[in-house]
Amino acid sequence: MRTVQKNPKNPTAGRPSHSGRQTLSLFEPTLVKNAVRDAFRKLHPRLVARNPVMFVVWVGSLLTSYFWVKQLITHTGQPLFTGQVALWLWFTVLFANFAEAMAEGRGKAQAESLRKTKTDTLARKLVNGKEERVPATQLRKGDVVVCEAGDIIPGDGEVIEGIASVDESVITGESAPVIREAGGDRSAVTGGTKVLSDRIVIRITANPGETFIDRMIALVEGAQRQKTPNEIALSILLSGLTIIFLLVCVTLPPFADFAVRATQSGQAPSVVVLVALLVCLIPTTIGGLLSAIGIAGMDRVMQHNVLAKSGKAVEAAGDIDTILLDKTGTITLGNRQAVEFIPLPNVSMEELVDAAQLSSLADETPEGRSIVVLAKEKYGLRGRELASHHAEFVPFSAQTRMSGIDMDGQQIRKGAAEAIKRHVLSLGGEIPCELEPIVTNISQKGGTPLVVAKNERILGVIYLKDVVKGGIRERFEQLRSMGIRTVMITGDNPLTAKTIAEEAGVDDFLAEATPEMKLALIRQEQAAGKLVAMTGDGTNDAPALAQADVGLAMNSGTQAAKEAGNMVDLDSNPTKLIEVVEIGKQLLMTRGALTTFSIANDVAKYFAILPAMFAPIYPALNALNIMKLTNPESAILAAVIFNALIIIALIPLALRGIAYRPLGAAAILRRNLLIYGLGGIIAPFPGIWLLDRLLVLLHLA
Ligand SMILES: Nc1ncnc2c1ncn2[C@@H]1O[C@H](COP(=O)(O)OP(=O)(O)OP(=O)(O)O)[C@@H](O)[C@H]1O
Ligand SMILES: [K+]
Ligand SMILES: [Mg+2]
Repeated sequence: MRTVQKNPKNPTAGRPSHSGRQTLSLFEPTLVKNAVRDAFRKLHPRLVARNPVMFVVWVGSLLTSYFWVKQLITHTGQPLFTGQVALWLWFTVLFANFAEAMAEGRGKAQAESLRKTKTDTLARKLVNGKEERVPATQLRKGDVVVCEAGDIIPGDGEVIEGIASVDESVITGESAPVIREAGGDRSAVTGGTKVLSDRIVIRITANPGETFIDRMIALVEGAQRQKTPNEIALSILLSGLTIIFLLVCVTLPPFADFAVRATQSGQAPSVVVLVALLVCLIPTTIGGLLSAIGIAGMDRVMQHNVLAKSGKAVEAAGDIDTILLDKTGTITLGNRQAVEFIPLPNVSMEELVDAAQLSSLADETPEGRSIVVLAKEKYGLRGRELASHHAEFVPFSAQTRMSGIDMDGQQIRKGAAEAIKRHVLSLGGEIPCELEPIVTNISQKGGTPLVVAKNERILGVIYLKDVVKGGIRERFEQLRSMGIRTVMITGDNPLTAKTIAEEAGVDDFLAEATPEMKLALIRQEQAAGKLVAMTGDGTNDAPALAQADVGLAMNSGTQAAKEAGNMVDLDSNPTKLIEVVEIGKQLLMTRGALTTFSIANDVAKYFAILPAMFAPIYPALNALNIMKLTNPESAILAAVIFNALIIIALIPLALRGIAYRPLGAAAILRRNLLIYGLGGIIAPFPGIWLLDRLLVLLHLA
């Protein structure tokens, strides 16, 4: 399993391309070709109507086109001018469509390559203990199949027996094999991936057509894309601005008529000029790029091998205040292994090891298996046939924090110290005073002590060792500089938790946490107005993953966890959340910056068009013609052309997102206002001036 981020310094660096999955450059020729075609397809009124700002431009294009044809037929007016206005208004809509199509194109290309991974395989279905060959497409939820080295896993499922290494490169693009095993938090397997070694038994969890790859295709294709609440709010604002400017333009002619009569000079502006003015005033830049920005944000998340189930989740990631991470597997490497048995003074090593092993024989968790292995390797104890005994296995649960076995009238239990103590006391036993120092010692080393008891007698302790991941400290520091608080939650005891928390450098921790406590902690933070993100992989994480504003589930995790989260990390790297947060912030910043730019750059067009419209009536208004534009037609055309071209010019920025640096929110706002606000006001002046000269030079105005 790839647990350490390969490139923590530059999380936005492109991924290398792998078999099955490809990384496309921003303006890949095939993408551009498809997007141009789609831009025309999106001219359909039903599709344009979803974007109020662009819909106004679309109506304006129709209207000016009508006047152009009319002028051509009747030989009246200025068809050269009207025709050019119409053309550039159509371009404005097409450019906006192109931006959206470009953003969507990458997802579609990805979906295409995913479809290719869906091959028809024959599944080895288990029916009454016998193997039957059935096509994978006929498997249903609940069916049980066997997979051995070389087999393609026929459907999504959960490993219920065994352990195997699996090649998941078709979905993750990562060629290093991963371990999938029964019982633990790494039990989920995905259809289409390949078993490389050993043998596993899988219970199918998805019907054909509802598999992970099916849903992944639907997601990346954007079939389920809905506007996020932020996008809706911004659209309403933009629509409001559009309506205001529409009213301004509609009420202009009566004023102009009055002025013409009063001054006996000039003439009232034509409909074509009014439409041009309207389009220049309404926020077309952000209106045209808004949906592309959102889609590109989701796509960037996908480039990091994270599937976001909604754009809302990506946006929420940008505003996160608190991140909750579990200890085992997220902050530590996660293969908690038994390394030592420590008997209490009057207990023999044999008795402790024997009990530890018995309690673990049917324990399918990685911890349980490691105990059986240690007992066998170090103390020569073999696994035993339990069938001859009246044995009943008690599986581990996060609630009880214990597991064990009832056999031959004996209750053997192992588990967290507090849990075993409570259990022993309830049976009328005593807690030997020698226990505490052993437990404390292991905990202070960051290990997990598992106490073993036979009936009401405590026998000793198993030392489970786990190691803090390399580089994790730096990642938490990075989060701190973004103003995000990190909290480690663990089912482990407070002392172990404290040791690991200090070593890893998290801000806070919660120990002996049950699933309910995780959920309560998230609700408490949310009640205080905080946005909470959480990573997890276990079934016991599912409620918390569902409650969190951003729930990043590991692809290796259980089915329940993957269902509950609103993102799935295909690489199963919990620290990926940091990159997702960065992408979310980048998305919000890009949208904010381009909105600022859009509204600011409309100011200059005001200075271009208003003098052109009214100077013939009030020559004094020529003082406003600060760009010294040649004539009214060249001025209006230059403004309309600039208005269209700026959309094209900003597509790369919308798709790539503006560069993100971990600064405080206020500093970022100040910086962006300066660049995009001031830049937006200034940039159009030389642009429009240049276009004016060009139009005159080419005899177009
Ligand atoms: N197989 C097992 N049998 C008995 N007890 C166990 C077993 N696995 C873990 N425990 C005990 O139960 C406690 C809680 O385990 P659990 O897996 O719920 O922790 P968690 O909530 O996943 O926290 P984290 O994974 O962050 O350490 C562990 O600290 C350990 O003491
Ligand atoms: K505009
Ligand atoms: Mg766990």
